[in-house]
Amino acid sequence: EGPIDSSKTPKDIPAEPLPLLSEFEWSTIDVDSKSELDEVYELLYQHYVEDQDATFRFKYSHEFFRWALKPPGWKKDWHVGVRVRSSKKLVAFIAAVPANLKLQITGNEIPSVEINFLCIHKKLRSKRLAPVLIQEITRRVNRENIWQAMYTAGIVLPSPVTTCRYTHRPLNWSKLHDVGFSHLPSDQTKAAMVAKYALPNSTKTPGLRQLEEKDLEEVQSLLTIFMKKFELVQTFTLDEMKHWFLGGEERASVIKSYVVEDKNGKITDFFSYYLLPFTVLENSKHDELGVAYLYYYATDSALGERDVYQKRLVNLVNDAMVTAKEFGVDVFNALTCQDNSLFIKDAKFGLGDGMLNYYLFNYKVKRMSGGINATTKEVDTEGSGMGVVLF
Ligand SMILES: Cc1c(C(=O)c2nccn2C)oc2cccc(OCCCNCc3cccnc3)c12
Repeated sequence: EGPIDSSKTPKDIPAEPLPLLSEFEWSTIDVDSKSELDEVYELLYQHYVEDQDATFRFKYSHEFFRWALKPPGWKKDWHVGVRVRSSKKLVAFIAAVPANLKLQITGNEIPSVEINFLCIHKKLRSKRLAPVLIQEITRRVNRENIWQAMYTAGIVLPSPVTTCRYTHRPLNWSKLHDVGFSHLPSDQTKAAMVAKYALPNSTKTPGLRQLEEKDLEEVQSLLTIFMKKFELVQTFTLDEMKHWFLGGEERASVIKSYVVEDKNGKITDFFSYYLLPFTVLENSKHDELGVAYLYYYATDSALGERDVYQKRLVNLVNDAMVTAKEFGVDVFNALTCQDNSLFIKDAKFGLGDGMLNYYLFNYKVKRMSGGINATTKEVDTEGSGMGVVLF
């Protein structure tokens, strides 16, 4: 394992942006500007692909973008837009945010960025703009002496580090059925499906409460110990813990984090999820779908008996979903990364048809498990090697 090309330094990198077709111009986006965020929202709302049958569109909020795009160490220069020179219309976007990755096997820390939100106006597809956007953001990141990047994509590109599968746990089955996301099996009644997915109104784990700033150091060490079981992980400074799990200075409401405090005042478990609703297109009964995505979690039960650990995970994710109901979540999403494959079945997650490939740019690493059987694509209950959760 290791960097593929480690020969360059920032001064070898051009100071000027890459050439663009003359009708376009580069435009760095100021995410602190409401009007510029509106433009990014509009572009992604109309042209960001995630759902094949175009029934749903991500319903970003300004708060979501500020949370996702402004973690500690963020750079304005890494929020890259392309405008039509004449009309100034925003027609493409790509973003990078700093992330510390670590290969557990070698202990190698990999200062990286996570690339996200690559979006090109539908009318400008197959103009070879995507490679130019990727090369330009690479240039801007290299100028800051960072040479590795992680990104995910539904499409298969050369050598994914791993492949994970979408899974979904209905919280409001009848609404998911109304919008055409969940289907009624021929041998079931609607009442039976609603009953199958019913959850208690209150959480079960004693000592469960929302994460507070005073918990951050303890959660940081719980998370660090827990993540030793994965091959590729993200490490967090305290500032990054505060941003990603408490929503940073503005306490973004898109991230929800909880801890379990035992009777001796010790934090034994932690979980988090982020909220990113969908707009439902062309539906008479509903125009929005509440969606939660499982984010990072940790439990000290991972060090003990496997079946105790597995039951703990099921209880934690069930409690996570009970808390998510109060935020209007209709479906709770998880990938098969981390040890999610240990709870997916018992917590009644269904396998989706979406697959997510993880890629590492300029770093050679052997392929790792994505929590699914490579041939059957079924969930394998051995967990995965992928400890990193990208949005
Ligand atoms: C997307 C997504 C969906 C859906 O498309 C979906 N769920 C319910 C109905 N639908 C149509 O289901 C998932 C399950 C696991 C992980 C996921 O996504 C993992 C990657 C997250 N990308 C979301 C994102 C975050 C930040 C910026 N842009 C996109 C998803």
